[in-house]
Amino acid sequence: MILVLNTGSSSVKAALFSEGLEELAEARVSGVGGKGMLKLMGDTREIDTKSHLAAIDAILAGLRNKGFDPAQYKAAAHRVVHGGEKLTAPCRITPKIRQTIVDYVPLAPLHNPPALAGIDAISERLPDLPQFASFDTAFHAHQDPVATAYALPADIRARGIRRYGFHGLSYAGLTESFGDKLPKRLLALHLGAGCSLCAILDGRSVATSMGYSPISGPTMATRSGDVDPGAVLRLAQEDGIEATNRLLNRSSGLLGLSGLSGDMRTLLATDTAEARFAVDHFCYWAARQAGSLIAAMHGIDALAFTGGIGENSEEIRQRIKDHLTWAGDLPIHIIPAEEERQIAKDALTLI
Ligand SMILES: Nc1ncnc2c1ncn2[C@@H]1O[C@H](COP(=O)(O)OP(=O)(O)O)[C@@H](O)[C@H]1O
Ligand SMILES: CC(=O)OP(=O)(O)O
Ligand SMILES: [Mg+2]
Repeated sequence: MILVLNTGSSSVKAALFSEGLEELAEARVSGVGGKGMLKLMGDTREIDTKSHLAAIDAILAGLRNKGFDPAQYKAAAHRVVHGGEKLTAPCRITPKIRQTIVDYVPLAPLHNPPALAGIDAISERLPDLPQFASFDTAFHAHQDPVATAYALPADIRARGIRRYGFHGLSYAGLTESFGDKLPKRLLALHLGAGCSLCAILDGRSVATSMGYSPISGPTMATRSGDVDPGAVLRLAQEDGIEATNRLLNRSSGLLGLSGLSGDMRTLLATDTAEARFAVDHFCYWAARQAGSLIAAMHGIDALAFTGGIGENSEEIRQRIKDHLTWAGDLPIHIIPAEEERQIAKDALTLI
């Protein structure tokens, strides 16, 4: 069995896969840092989760109770959001690789530290278990430099200031799910809490809406998407870096626009002008970003939707498609985001 961990700032998602890639169990701890909730194969209970280590202890104990003994685990495999310029393929986590992930913390201050906490928790509790990492940036690592560079001087670019792109595990899984029926020019939209779009030409990412960080691109749940850097400079000057960081990551997007919620289902069920504006904004900007990515592929043959919104909301899919009628009558594919399965698959390939 492969234990997959997707460790976020306040949550840990875990899954167990057989070596035939059958999902055997699924667990999720939310509220890490305080009173948490453990959801494990249909059961939910409150737990104390002071740290990621405590959350992972609860998951390991819960899995053991369901008959999954850690002695049967062959490996632990982690989602690491940022692999920077060096980590562009899945790999075994050695002390050197762990250090490189540490070095990339400044690139992903919200995402890489929890992944490291997950890696360290497994080292602590199951020290003999080989550990592997899959990177959200890897699927985009072979884009043309003209697509990834910001128009900045060479010494600044040498510091790693460039577009990277994220949600690569989702896009890699989506691409593979087409098998030999993969459209030549595919525009994929990952619409969950974080939202991005990816231009997939002949199975390879050629452009994507997220850049240096997962803030850029279309309107998201609580992230702003693209904001002019001039406005960001003014906010940083007037309100400080920390407040601006919180604003752009946590209180913007659908939540900021509606003043109500970052949850699409809630907004679709709310009949106020603010909720309607937030949803209009979301659909309009997803489509505006789509136009840029369609240009990067010199056209489009099909759309693929994934993520909580992309998979479940016919209304949002239709409204985005309505903004794209100029691109012709496009086939739409709906594909479940299976990041955990992709991570397990990567680890099994390495084993
Ligand atoms: N039936 C639905 N209609 C509209 N939105 C939905 C539906 N089901 C889930 N969503 C939305 O999906 C989003 C969560 O996406 P998900 O991919 O699960 O998030 P995360 O990125 O945290 O994994 C929320 O905005 C939620 O409201
Ligand atoms: C990188 C990223 O945006 O991930 P998520 O959507 O899980 O926050
Ligand atoms: Mg997600």
